Amino acid sequence: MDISLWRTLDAAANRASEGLRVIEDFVRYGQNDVFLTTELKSLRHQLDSTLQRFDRLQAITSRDTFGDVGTTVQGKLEHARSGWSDLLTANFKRLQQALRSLEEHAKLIDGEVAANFERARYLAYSLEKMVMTTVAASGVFPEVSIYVLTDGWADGQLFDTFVAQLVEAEVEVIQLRDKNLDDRTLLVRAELLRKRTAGTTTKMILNDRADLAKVSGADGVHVGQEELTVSQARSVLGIGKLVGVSTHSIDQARQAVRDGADYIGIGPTFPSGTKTFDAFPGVDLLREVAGEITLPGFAIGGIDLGNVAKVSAAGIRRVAVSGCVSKADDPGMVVRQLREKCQNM
Ligand SMILES: Cc1ncc(COP(=O)(O)OP(=O)(O)O)c(N)n1
Ligand SMILES: Cc1ncsc1CCOP(=O)(O)O
Ligand SMILES: [Mg+2]
Repeated sequence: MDISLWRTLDAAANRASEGLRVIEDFVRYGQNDVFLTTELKSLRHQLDSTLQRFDRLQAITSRDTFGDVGTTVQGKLEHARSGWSDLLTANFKRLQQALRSLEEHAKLIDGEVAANFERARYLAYSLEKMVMTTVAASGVFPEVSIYVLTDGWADGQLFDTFVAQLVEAEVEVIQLRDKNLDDRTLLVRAELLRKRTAGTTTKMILNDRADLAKVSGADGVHVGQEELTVSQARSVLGIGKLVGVSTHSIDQARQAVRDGADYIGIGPTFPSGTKTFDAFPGVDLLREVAGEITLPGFAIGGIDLGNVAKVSAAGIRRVAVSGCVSKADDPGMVVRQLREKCQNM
């Protein structure tokens, strides 16, 4: 084989491994994300085993760092990164470009190896989506966040009064979840909610209905395991909107990260007065998710002031509640007390 081909493969292999390491270090030490670290590690191992099909010694022998014209040709911004997003993007690009170079050059030697590099490149694209979404979403939902689900109440006035109290208490998220109202009435409630939350820090989410979320200008939609997928919901809503998904097992939580969800609901945690369930993954699931996933996760199901300490003790300090707030004489006070209890863990 031509020495220049060895030299190219050696340089591209180093570039791919280095880019991958930078990203892995970021999610491992910067984010403490076990799941993303594991996914990146598995790409690294896949890459290593493909590279082993080449004779490493031949590649290293062909190396000529001082004779590399590229070492003196540097982009203006090579030594500057404006933030984590820039840093990650630059290294994902480095990784993907190096994989493409490996793939194209490997075609001259071994089609099977070239196909392996192609698979690695596709994996790198989906890892980019997972890492970027997870890190961005962590900035959208504060580490302690209270998320309230509400139905449309008996009339618009009652609904508006309730929502106004939550916004006043600076609740992080309000989800409109009403399975009984007709679409037009639901949309009128959604518009009331939009008016109350516009220009505040409270995000507005619609349950199930990506179409109504779009029409009402909501910040996002929440979907369940049997409803629209994350990518279908996103294609209805458009970019820049939030898509949350319910998870009832660690595998579903991992899949939500792979799908690029902005947050997950985790539960049901305790028996709920709002919805009935046959099974409860409970605090064990919360602990499991908290141990490996940093995509924002909201514990849900039967949470109130009396048991929220068990949720925070499991490592989850974002909670989604309905009954304990909607039945309270002072909903805003309950929101503040829930927040305080999560903060004090
Ligand atoms: C934040 C949050 N988590 C979970 C759910 C439940 O969604 P789903 O499983 O689709 O059930 P329904 O709410 O549609 O009955 C949720 N709504 N919000
Ligand atoms: C919609 C939903 N999904 C899981 S639990 C739940 C209801 C949460 O309400 P509550 O806090 O009253 O149990
Ligand atoms: Mg649903």
